Amino acid sequence: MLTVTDLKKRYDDARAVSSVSVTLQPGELAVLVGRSGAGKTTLLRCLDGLERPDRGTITLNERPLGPTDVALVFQEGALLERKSVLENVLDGGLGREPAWRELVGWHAPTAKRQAIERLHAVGLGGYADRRVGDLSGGEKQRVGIARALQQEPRVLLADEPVASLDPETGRTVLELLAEVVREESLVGLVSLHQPALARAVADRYLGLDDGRLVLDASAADVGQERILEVYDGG
Ligand SMILES: Nc1ncnc2c1ncn2[C@@H]1O[C@H](COP(=O)(O)OP(=O)(O)OP(=O)(O)O)[C@@H](O)[C@H]1O
Repeated sequence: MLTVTDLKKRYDDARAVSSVSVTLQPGELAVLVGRSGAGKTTLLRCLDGLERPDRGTITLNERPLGPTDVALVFQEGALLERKSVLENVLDGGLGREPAWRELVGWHAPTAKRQAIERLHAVGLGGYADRRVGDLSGGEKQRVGIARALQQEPRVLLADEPVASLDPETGRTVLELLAEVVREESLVGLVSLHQPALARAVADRYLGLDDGRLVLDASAADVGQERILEVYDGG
């Protein structure tokens, strides 16, 4: 269980996240909604440790959330285009391997086996040796997901992971994210701009407006109108 208590983050004179408290359960995909500037990215960055909150605590099963607990899937995958699919996935696990391995580019055989299994799990079996730069947007995002899973996180975050994809490809990628969250019992939190896609995969909705949490409800209990209201700011 991920527990955020009274989280606050300001940038100079801008209030980005204001007194957010929320509990997220493993095996559930929560979708973060809110208009542009509502604080979604800032909340995700605080959870990933990329930003230091001004106030508040973040715990996983009652212990402070650590950097190795969390993996973040970036909008464009943040992959190295010239490297192979397998190398990109293996890079996801580097945080858990000794630094010299990174320097000489040597990965443990077990890490390679796991990376190949993960590629199969995201529907990219047989893609290991392909150059990432030659893949489609949807395939790159699948590599991004496999790379995040290689970190063996307990918490999987994604900031607008399908923004650059067409709706159908975006939906397939999101369904994959939801599936890994459920199957691996991860805490999943994804920010999305498209209400229709959000509806297709959300177990739960969190809504931000001007940094405040204005919606926290199970997807079954919240109607489309309320979600559209939060997207519009409110
Ligand atoms: N590095 C920064 N320096 C100063 N202000 C920032 C910084 N990052 C975000 N902000 C401000 O904090 C507020 C929240 O921004 P944030 O990016 O978290 O919103 P968002 O909901 O993710 O928006 P979008 O949907 O457009 O990505 C905004 O007012 C933004 O201008």
